[in-house]
Amino acid sequence: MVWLDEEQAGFGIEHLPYGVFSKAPDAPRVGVRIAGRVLDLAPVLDDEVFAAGELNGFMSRGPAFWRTTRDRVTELLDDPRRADAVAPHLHRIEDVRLHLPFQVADYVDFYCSLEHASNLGRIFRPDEEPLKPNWRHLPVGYHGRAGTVVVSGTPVRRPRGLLGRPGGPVFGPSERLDIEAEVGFVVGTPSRLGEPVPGAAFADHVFGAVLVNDWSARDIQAFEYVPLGPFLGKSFATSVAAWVTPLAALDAARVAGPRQDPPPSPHLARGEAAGLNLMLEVALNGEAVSRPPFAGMYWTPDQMLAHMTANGAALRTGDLFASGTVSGAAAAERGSLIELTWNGAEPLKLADGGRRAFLEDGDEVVLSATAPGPDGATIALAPVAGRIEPAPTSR
Ligand SMILES: O=C(O)/C=C/C(=O)CC(=O)CC(=O)O
Ligand SMILES: [Ca+2]
Ligand SMILES: [Mg+2]
Repeated sequence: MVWLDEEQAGFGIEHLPYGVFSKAPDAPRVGVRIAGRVLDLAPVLDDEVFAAGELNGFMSRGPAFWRTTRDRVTELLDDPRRADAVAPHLHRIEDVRLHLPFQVADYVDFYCSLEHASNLGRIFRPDEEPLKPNWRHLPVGYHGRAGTVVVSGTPVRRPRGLLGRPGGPVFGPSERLDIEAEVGFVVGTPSRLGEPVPGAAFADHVFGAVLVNDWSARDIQAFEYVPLGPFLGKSFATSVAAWVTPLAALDAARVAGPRQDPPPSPHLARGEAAGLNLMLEVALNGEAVSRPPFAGMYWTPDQMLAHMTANGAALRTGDLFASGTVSGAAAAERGSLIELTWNGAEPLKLADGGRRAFLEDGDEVVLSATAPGPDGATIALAPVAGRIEPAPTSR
C-alpha cells in the first residue's frame, strides 16, 4: 500500500497506536499511527467519540469496542480497494501537532524493579538492608501529580526546591536532575468504589501502554521525602509518549515474570505470562547510555492493578500507573542516572568527550522501546523525549 512504502520500523499494521493530533485550523482529535502517518478516525469510522481532543471517551467504552475499532482500522488500512477513500484522511506526522493523548485522572508510580529498588536502597540508605521489609510483599507505590503529566517533546524546566546542606537547607535550582525510564499503563474502563479489581481482569480495564519519563530531582527528593514519600522532587513534570500502544499489539510480547520469593498473598497472585518483553533504551543527547529490560520486572502490571485497587479504591478512565524505574542486573541496564553514575561518583563518559553525573541545561533525553510483535514483526513503543531548560531566575 502506497503509504506503507515509507514504513517506519515498529509502526506497521500490527501496531496501530492511538494518539491525539491537530492540523491547523482544525481542533485536536483522535488518530491512529501507521508508519509515518496519522489516520484521522472520526471521518473514517463515522463516530463522534474520535472527534474529541483526548482518548478518554474512546477508552471508556471498554474492551469489546477497542477490539472492533482495531479490527475496522486494520481492515481499512489493509484493503487496497479502500486506499482511495482512506487517503484523504491520512496526514504525514511532520504536518501535525501531537497532544497529550489522554486526560490523566490519577497518576500512580510504582517501584517494581528489584534491581532499581536495591540500587537506590544502597545509595540512599547505605547502612540498612537495601530492600525495606514490605518490598517483596507488595508493589510499593505512591500517588504522583496527574496535572503535571506532559506529552513527549514538552520542555522540562529545571525545578527549584529546598536542598539539604550541612548548615541547613537552601532553596535553589536542583543540581541532581535525573530521569526514570518507566512503562506506564492507561486505564480505560473504570471500576466501582469499594470493589477491588483482580489482576485477572487486567485486560478488561487497561487500554494500553506508554513510555514514561518520571523526571526526578534527587536533591529535592532526598531532603523532603522522609517519611511520606516523593513530592516536589518528582511532581514538576512527568513525560509520556504521544502514542498509546493498545494491549492487543503486545500479545506476542507477553512473558512469565521472574519467580517471586516469598509467593505473594493470593490477592496479588500473578497471572500467566503477565510480564512484557519490552527492551527500553535511554538516549542522552543522541547517545544510547542504557538498555533496561522490562521482562525482568519483579512485580508485573496485573499485580500493580490488583494492589492499587485491593482496598476498594476505584479506577477512573485516564488513570495512569507507571511501573517505576526499569533497571536490569547489568550496569548498562540501569534506568536512571543516579544508578548509572552511582549518585554522581562515577560520571558517564559521553562519546562527545563530555561527562555527566546528572542532567545539564540543554540536555535532551529520549526513551524508546521495542517489543516482539506477531509473525516476527517488531513493535516500537513511541518514544518519549524532553529537553532540560534552565531554572526560573525570579523568586
Ligand atoms: O528508594 C528510594 O528511596 C527512592 C526511590 C525512587 O526515587 C524511585 C521511585 O520514584 C519509584 C521508581 O521509579 O521506581
Ligand atoms: Ca518513578
Ligand atoms: Mg489527581
